[in-house]
Amino acid sequence: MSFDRKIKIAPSILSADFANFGQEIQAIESQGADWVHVDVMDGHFVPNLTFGPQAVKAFRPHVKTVMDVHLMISPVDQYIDAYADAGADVLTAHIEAGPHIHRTLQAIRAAGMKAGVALNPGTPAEAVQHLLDLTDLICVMTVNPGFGGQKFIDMTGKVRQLRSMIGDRPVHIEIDGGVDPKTAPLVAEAGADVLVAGSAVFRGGSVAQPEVYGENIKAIRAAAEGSWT
Ligand SMILES: O=C(CO)[C@@H](O)[C@H](O)COP(=O)(O)O
Repeated sequence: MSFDRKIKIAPSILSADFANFGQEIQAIESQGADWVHVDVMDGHFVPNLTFGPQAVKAFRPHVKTVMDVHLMISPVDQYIDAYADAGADVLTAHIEAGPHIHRTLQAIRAAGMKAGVALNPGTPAEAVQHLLDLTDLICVMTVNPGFGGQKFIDMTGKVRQLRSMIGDRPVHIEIDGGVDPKTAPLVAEAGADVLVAGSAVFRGGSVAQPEVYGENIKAIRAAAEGSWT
């Protein structure tokens, strides 16, 4: 997985047809998705439950791009090897999930994955100051985590601050929550390069009508790139 700062659209399969993940993943990738975003929720750190490592392992053979796994679970460390075995390319843990995010990021890299750290809307950019050299991706939550389809919370100031803190390090800034063609330019202009979108990609489409996914992805990308400098 090489580093670049081009805009990448990462559809969240939280908005896909849960009875049909293999075909849904193939459909979004054939329609231009750059990464596939998998939301892991434990019913404890967030008030919703989704996939464990076995489900993620079953997605793996269908993902030809990058499998970007976002852990909304606490604790994290005892599951890192299971998600490595499941085939995650990027594994992101929340700074709020505790207890030792520094150790968690080291363990994710030691297990052979790219290490991501996610920040809830209430967590300031400064919280990652001492993690920048251990991190491949910072996920800025623009909703409180747990559910798809929520309203975008403006975090552009935080994104700008992070981009300046990152300097020339090869660190992605990912935005997660409420990304659509209206909000994508705001975060792209502020310095984000990975845009997670669930409802705005899957809305109106299906595996029988994958071209709708393609139009939705294209609209988000065009909006984001229009403001890219
Ligand atoms: O992690 C989460 C929610 O906790 C996200 O990945 C959402 O699934 C994004 O969904 P939309 O806001 O784009 O519908």
